[in-house]
Amino acid sequence: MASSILSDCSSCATSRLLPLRRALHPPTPRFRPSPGPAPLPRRPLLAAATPLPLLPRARRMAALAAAASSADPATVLADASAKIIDGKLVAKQIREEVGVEIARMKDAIGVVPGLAVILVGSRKDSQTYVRNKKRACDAVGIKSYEVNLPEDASEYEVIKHIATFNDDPSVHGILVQLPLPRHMNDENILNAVSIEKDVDGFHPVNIGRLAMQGRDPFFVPCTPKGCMELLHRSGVEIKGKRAVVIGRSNIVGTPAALLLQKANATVSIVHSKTKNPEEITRQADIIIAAVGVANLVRGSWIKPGAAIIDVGINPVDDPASPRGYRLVGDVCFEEASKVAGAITPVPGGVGPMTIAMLLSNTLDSAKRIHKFK
Ligand SMILES: Nc1nc2c(c(=O)[nH]1)N[C@@H](CN(C=O)c1ccc(C(=O)N[C@@H](CCC(=O)O)C(=O)O)cc1)CN2
Repeated sequence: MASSILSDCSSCATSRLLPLRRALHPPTPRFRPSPGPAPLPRRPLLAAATPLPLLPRARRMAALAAAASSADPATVLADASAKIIDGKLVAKQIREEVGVEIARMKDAIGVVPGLAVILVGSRKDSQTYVRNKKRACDAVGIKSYEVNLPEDASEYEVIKHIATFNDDPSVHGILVQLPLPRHMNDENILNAVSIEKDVDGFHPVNIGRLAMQGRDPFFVPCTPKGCMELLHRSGVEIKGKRAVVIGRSNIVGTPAALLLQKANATVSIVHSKTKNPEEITRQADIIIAAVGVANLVRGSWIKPGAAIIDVGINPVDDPASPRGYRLVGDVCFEEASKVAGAITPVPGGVGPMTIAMLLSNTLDSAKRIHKFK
């Protein structure tokens, strides 16, 4: 690996825009490199980005990829190889820990946590996630409740089910699988979930509390919570470090930045209007990439030794794969793993943590409601 010269990260312009991206990230990645002249490169090892004019999205992404792939081969050839943060393994450990706690609570007070999941429509990916959530609940001893509504269900119907679960004492966590059909207003629906059962942490009050000094939310959204857990369990120091979050979605980028700030990092958010995203990212000791653009972050964007958490799950065409596509992250793993100190793979990085954190939030909710320590 370390001696490979060619990078296979030129696929961001060809990544398939499968619907999962709409759920995790803003619908249209709009990274826009500065139209002005590029600043002088200040990095000894890496090539400067080519200044790019304003382009339509697809051409912009292709141009970004091409600019990044012109990085000095020294980046690609570097001997260093990052520690791989194994999200599958950490998620398994967390599921086991949650299972032990649930058994302890059941023995002590006879209560098992309950999780209600509402799925609207018949998207294959959402059905898979909901099925996996149910299996994960079964494995740790959480009782799960499922409501499946047709694509053309009304907002009122969804809210009615939420209200029933809000009032049900055997349910400690409620989530609505995203994305919702286009005719529904996410905000109305997410606002209907009781903040004390909002195990996804998407209610504006929970996000607001996360943003405030001296306040804590009832729940932290599962994916960003999983990112932090991976950093903690991998021994990455956060306090006093520079962190960059790429992407500012409500469910990943924004809460991830707030969490890093709460953990005393100095945080920058790189988004579609950021000038010189590469230069800002290169200053980071910690990078959380959650933008939904395959292989956007190249080796030349990374400070040597940085810790990288890659939230992207982007399908790219791959005729050699049985599914006809494979999943890649927002970070070019092949290049980044030669520069970074630690990195999560895709798949098998942040993804499995999302469901593990959901179980952990559901357990916390039941403990809080039943005042069980
Ligand atoms: N209400 C919610 N909706 C959605 C959330 C969420 O947290 N709450 N997140 C995503 C979907 N999601 C869980 O719901 C989820 C996504 C990905 C994974 C995962 O384990 N991914 C694997 C790859 C899976 C594959 O091979 O296809 C990985 O990265 O290793 C789990 C859960 C949007 N909706």
